[in-house]
Amino acid sequence: MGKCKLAVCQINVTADKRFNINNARDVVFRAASQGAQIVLLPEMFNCPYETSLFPDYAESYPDGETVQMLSRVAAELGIVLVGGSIPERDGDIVYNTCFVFGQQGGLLGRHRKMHLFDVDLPDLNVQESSTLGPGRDFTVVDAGICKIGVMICFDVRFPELARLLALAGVDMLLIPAAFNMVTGPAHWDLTMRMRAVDNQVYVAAASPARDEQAEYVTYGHSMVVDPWGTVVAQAGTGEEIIVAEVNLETIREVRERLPLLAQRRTDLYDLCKK
Ligand SMILES: NC(=O)CC(=O)C(=O)O
Repeated sequence: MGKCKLAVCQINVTADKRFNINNARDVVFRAASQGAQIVLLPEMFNCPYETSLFPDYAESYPDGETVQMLSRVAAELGIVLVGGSIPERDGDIVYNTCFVFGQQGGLLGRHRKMHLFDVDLPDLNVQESSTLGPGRDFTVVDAGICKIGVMICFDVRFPELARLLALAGVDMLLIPAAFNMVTGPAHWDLTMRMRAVDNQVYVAAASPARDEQAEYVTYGHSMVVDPWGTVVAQAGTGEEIIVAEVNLETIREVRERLPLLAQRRTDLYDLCKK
């Protein structure tokens, strides 16, 4: 069973797309210089998190400048780069998409946010579906040393998705995310830790750094949680790289001692389908 180093990059996001792309590249270089073999970026790292802006910042695969940068940097550094998310245009539809590139710069996976963040809360109204389309596919990436399941932000609130990815054999759930000042203090740690405990996998979530002047103020506090639910690394609110060791032996040990996945009563759950 192997070990690897995972870096989670909490980065500043501005209205200047070029600045965001260059800044992300520089931060990924810094993360790799700390020994990271897998690097995770935040949700909407090249674009302010404002639904009305997504179509203007959107780009297509493979020609878009952001995806080109991600592919080049992954190859140059020989890392697996889980490229946060960006607005991706495909025909008439814009998706909230995470591109994952491998050590040679090839595309290993593409996750389009499945559950769009449409909520009306006190002090927070967001309707992602006003400018985005939902993804339809589960994303499991074979990163060589481990298997990665990708979810984007609101996806993490749907335990069914994390469970399906765990049953597909992923060792870690990597989550570009952008919780806010309403939901973050209440649910960020709780949700990330629960998905780790439920499924006995590592969970890592990357947020943009907090910008108090932004229209949508992100929570920050990017984190890595181990399969026992322990927070092994956590950022504050500013730009920061956190690095954690992922040990696949820890997954095996936790599952052996507390065999949750093996003790599921699927015979009964099947009866509940009607
Ligand atoms: N931004 C999101 O997609 C989700 C979020 O902020 C939350 O679930 O809270």
